Amino acid sequence: MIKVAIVGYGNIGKYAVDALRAAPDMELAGIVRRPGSEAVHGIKTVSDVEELGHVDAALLCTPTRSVEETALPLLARGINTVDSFDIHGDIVALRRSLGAQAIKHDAVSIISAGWDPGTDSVIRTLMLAMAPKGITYTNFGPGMSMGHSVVARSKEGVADALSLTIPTGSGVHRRMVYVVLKEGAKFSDVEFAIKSDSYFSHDDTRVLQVPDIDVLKDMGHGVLMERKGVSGSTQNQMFTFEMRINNPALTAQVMVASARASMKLAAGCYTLPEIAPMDFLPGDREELIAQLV
Ligand SMILES: NC(=O)C1=CN([C@@H]2O[C@H](COP(=O)(O)OP(=O)(O)OC[C@H]3O[C@@H](n4cnc5c(N)ncnc54)[C@H](OP(=O)(O)O)[C@@H]3O)[C@@H](O)[C@H]2O)C=CC1
Ligand SMILES: N[C@@H](CCCC(=O)C(=O)O)C(=O)O
Repeated sequence: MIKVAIVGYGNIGKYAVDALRAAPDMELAGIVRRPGSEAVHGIKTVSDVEELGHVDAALLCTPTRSVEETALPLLARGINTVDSFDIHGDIVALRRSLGAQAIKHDAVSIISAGWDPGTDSVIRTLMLAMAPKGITYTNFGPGMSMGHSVVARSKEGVADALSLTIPTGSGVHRRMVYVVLKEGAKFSDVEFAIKSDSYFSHDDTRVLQVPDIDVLKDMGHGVLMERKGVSGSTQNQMFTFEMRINNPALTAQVMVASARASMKLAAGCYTLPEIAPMDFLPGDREELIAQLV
């Protein structure tokens, strides 16, 4: 059995427990939480992964901006790491950093193992192979972006936040950010902090103050990817991929599958398009080929 630790018991972390329990070849070693966080009922809860004994892989269900600092010490212990880092422009740099550490300590790091970046990245890669010339539009939502909501929540003066992604067509999005303010916080300061953050600054972002987030929260999301292009000299090849999902549940499932894949890879750092799809699956390779190919 593959022994897996969950680091961070937030939205993704909670769904990761569910996905791990459903995996036939994995065992939840425990949950690593920040000091001062309460124990999770029925699951070994620690503040340092060392307290869990042997761990093969750790799912980093932490904020994207804390992934690198969280992954480096785990890789130094020879523990494989899986994260859902989603700052697209920084993925190459993260891959270099965690790749050097993984190789140094004979470990594997799989980064950006969510759905976007993640499984959508695999599909975009295949669409490009199928029609090398052309344009792909990735249209998210409407739905809750966990990453954008995490960033909005992190701003000073914000008690809670929800960021909805609204597709406006051809890969362009509007961000609708709902915030509950802490006592004494100034809305204009919060609005400026959110709109100037690089998660939001490139999009049409609207910030609205509300009394309560829970009454608005629906962690559903989705994507519509469309490519129109050319195979060889044949024009007008059109591909569509669409899904409507529970965002954290799918992210957690992809991370669990990636932990499985990490046990089959040579030391280093990988994004999902670099990994053989069958590495994500349990079971005998030839049986999978007979079933899927
Ligand atoms: N690639 C993709 O497709 C996707 C990527 N994501 C990424 O997943 C990340 C996590 O999302 P989500 O689970 O909703 O986030 P949450 O805020 O719900 O959970 C994050 C957890 O990490 C722990 N943590 C560690 N350090 C910090 C810190 N500095 N500040 C706050 N929490 C910290 C906390 O757990 P504890 O209290 O137990 O320590 C916290 O509950 C997002 O940043 C997002 O970018 C999400 C969805 C899809
Ligand atoms: N990384 C996203 C998942 C993809 C959707 C997205 O990027 C968006 O809604 O902006 C998230 O954190 O929820």
